[in-house]
Amino acid sequence: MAFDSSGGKCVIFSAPSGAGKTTIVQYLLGKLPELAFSISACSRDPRGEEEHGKHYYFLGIEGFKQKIDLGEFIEWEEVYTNNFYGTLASELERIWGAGKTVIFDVDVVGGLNLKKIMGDNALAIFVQPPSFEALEDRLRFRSTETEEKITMRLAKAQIELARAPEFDYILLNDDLQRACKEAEAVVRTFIS
Ligand SMILES: Nc1ncnc2c1ncn2[C@@H]1O[C@H](COP(=O)(O)OP(=O)(O)OP(=O)(O)O)[C@@H](O)[C@H]1O
Ligand SMILES: Nc1nc2c(ncn2[C@@H]2O[C@H](COP(=O)(O)O)[C@@H](O)[C@H]2O)c(=O)[nH]1
Repeated sequence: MAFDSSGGKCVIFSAPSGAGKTTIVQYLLGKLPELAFSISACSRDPRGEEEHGKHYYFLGIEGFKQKIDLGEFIEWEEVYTNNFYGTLASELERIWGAGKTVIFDVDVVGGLNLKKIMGDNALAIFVQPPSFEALEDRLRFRSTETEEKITMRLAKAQIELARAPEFDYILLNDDLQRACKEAEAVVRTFIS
């Protein structure tokens, strides 16, 4: 059965890995109590301080595939080889049920899929790094990925950057403070 997208609004943040979408989403969650974060499910293990049910639902590969078979995802992607991520229908029911607007932090293909599913109830924002070099520097500076994973994420970024025009809004993340303020203004207008 197709997902009923009429239950509320949503704001989608997508970008290549390292562009800064998580940083901006966290800023907005601190500023706008009308928003609630869609906690994705994923198949990878937690990193560092990450907690199950806060940053992700860490299901492992088998648990994730079980939920695919049960039809519990609105969208899911094998974002990186053997690394699955997806949006559970139950998350939207939880957030819309509480009268809030959903905010997503998803990859570019997932963001465009959600935009299609949600129609006019969605604002899809692409976070644009100032340059490819800046993206690479940010990924390295974050120090969360191995060299192999950085290479993989940068290769994917080349393809993702070309899809920016398909989004409703392109947010340049050059100076972080400026970008956060711009994001706040755009989201405030959409949810008001
Ligand atoms: N405008 C900016 N200038 C400099 N550094 C930034 C800026 N925005 C974010 N960063 C830093 O860049 C790194 C990547 O940011 P972030 O983790 O938010 O990216 P992301 O797009 O969510 O990546 P992923 O998809 O891998 O989760 C972080 O260390 C963050 O602090
Ligand atoms: N299509 C989806 N992509 C998602 C979802 N949740 C997160 N993501 C994206 O995966 C990558 C990797 O994240 P990391 O935490 O391992 O660095 C990143 O681009 C996320 O935005 C989702 O539900 N669907």
